[in-house]
Amino acid sequence: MIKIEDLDLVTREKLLYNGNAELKRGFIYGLSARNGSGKTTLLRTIAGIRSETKGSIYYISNHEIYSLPELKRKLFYYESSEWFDPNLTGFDYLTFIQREWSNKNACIDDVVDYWEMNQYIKIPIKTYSLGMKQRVLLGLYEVSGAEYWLMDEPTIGLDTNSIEKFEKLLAREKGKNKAILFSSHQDDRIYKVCDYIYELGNGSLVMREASQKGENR
Ligand SMILES: Nc1ncnc2c1ncn2[C@@H]1O[C@H](COP(=O)(O)OP(=O)(O)OP(=O)(O)O)[C@@H](O)[C@H]1O
Repeated sequence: MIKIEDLDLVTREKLLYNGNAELKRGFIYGLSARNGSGKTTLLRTIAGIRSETKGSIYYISNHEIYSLPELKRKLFYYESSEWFDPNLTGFDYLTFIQREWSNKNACIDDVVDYWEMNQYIKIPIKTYSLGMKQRVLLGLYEVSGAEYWLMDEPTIGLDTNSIEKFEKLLAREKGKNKAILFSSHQDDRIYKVCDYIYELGNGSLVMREASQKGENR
């Protein structure tokens, strides 16, 4: 599992004091907060692409403790479709991530079929709509094969059909013992797929069972 202890999050303002959290494999976690509360900042910090001066984030496996850099390739975070180079194709990204994450089990064709991307996956991303890019982004998580998925507003730009596919994907990956933490806007109905929800706000990070508010039913 990933464990977060006594973490402060500071940007222009202090977003979190002494935050504690755990991400266990086989569970889906939502991250809920008002705009500007620090969801993206927290995800970036867990992913290790920004650091904090106070607090620790580490990974425990078989009673051994590992630091975040050692977690490399076990975790996948691709924040936004804005990160894509518009001159490359979706297929370029899928093959690159599969290779870099050394996931020989991933079948890119299956991912392309699942997200109905056959018509466009080999043309440049600059021709894609937001929903088309977002489906590529979700496909990257699958081809990475990573155990821990951190996702920032994964349903952005998706139509109803794709949101249903996303829900099915989460259920499937949970069954494969993945740990998934994703953010969305507050009270989004997508939280119904979660086991637990972390609520970030007013400097604290509080976990509750998703069923407490009617989700996950
Ligand atoms: N690099 C930075 N430098 C200065 N301030 C930053 C930086 N990154 C984020 N912030 C500030 O930190 C706060 C939290 O930003 P963040 O993007 O994490 O919020 P969020 O909860 O993801 O927001 P949203 O729901 O709108 O996506 C905001 O006030 C933002 O302006």
